[in-house]
Amino acid sequence: MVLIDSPSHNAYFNIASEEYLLHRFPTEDLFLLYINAPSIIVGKFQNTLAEINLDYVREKEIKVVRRMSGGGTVYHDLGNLNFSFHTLLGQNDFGDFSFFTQPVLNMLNQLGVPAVLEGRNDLLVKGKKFSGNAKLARHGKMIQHGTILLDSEMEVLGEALKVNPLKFIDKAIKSTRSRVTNLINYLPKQTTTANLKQLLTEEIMKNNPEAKRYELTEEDLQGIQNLMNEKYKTWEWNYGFSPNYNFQKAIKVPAGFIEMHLEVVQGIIEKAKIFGDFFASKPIEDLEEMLIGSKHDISDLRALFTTIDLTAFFGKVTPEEIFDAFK
Ligand SMILES: Nc1ncnc2c1ncn2[C@@H]1O[C@H](COP(=O)(O)OC(=O)CCCC[C@@H]2CCSS2)[C@@H](O)[C@H]1O
Repeated sequence: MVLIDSPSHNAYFNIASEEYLLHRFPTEDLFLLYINAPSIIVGKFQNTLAEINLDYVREKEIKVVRRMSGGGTVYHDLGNLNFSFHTLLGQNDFGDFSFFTQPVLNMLNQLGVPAVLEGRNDLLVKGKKFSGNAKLARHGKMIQHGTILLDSEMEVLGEALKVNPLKFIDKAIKSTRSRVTNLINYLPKQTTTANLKQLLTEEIMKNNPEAKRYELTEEDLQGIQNLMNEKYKTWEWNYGFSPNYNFQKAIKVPAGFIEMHLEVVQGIIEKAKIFGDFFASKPIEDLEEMLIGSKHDISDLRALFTTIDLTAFFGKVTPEEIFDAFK
């Protein structure tokens, strides 16, 4: 078994490294640890915009990254440790998560924390979740990875994942929102993610005495960076890959109300219908037409709106007021 401790806190990098390492070590078991700076990690089959509090995420500069595995959306920051097993496809793969979460439970139970596996993929302590897990099979290998909340900003976690589910109609996988807790509430206050890394690695080595540490080489770093630039940093993967959806939102503006209806395919607006009680000089159908082909993305709409006189459609409004109808 190969043991890797990521040298980076960049969520794009670490999520890309999971895919890179599948190809780099096609025939070996591997155990990877990483910690991301504030970020939201979305499941492969989810509608990103439906899972995040966009205004808050933009304001706090929280990275949003889609991962290769299915399941729901989680928040990461420097107080959250991620562990990932890459094993050869075989036994233990299609049942529950217990085989791979057992080392985490062993480590915590030895520290006196009454942590348990609950349902299929959550680790809980006293009824609250501190670890979410997901898995996937690819190229003859299995990835099973999970989070460990040690000392994360719970307020930020709550705000960043706070959404209005009524805006989106889609067939995407929805997250299962839970009550969460930090393990620091059950461990000595000075416990750090570095301590957890160390203890978890020791636990893994008990069962895999032949395990060897591996440091990513220049070539690995370059390979991961390439994959990150081609895929994991792109709007097309993080947003455009979302299942098709219909979006609806009504807002009040000084001139009256605006109700936005969008049909979005691979992140692109394919159809727009705008209702309202506004009086203006140009027919709203012209604006609906102009929206077609644009990304359902605030930066792109902002650029588009610099070329359009919105008051001709809505009377007295600012672009900011109109953006609100799109998010
Ligand atoms: N960091 C973290 N750890 C545990 N639980 C979390 C976390 N962030 C949010 N949540 C809670 O889980 C639900 C979503 O639960 P849900 O079950 O829908 O999704 C998951 O658990 C997915 C886990 C993916 C793990 C990967 C491992 C490496 S990269 S990400 C969310 O609404 C919150 O209530």
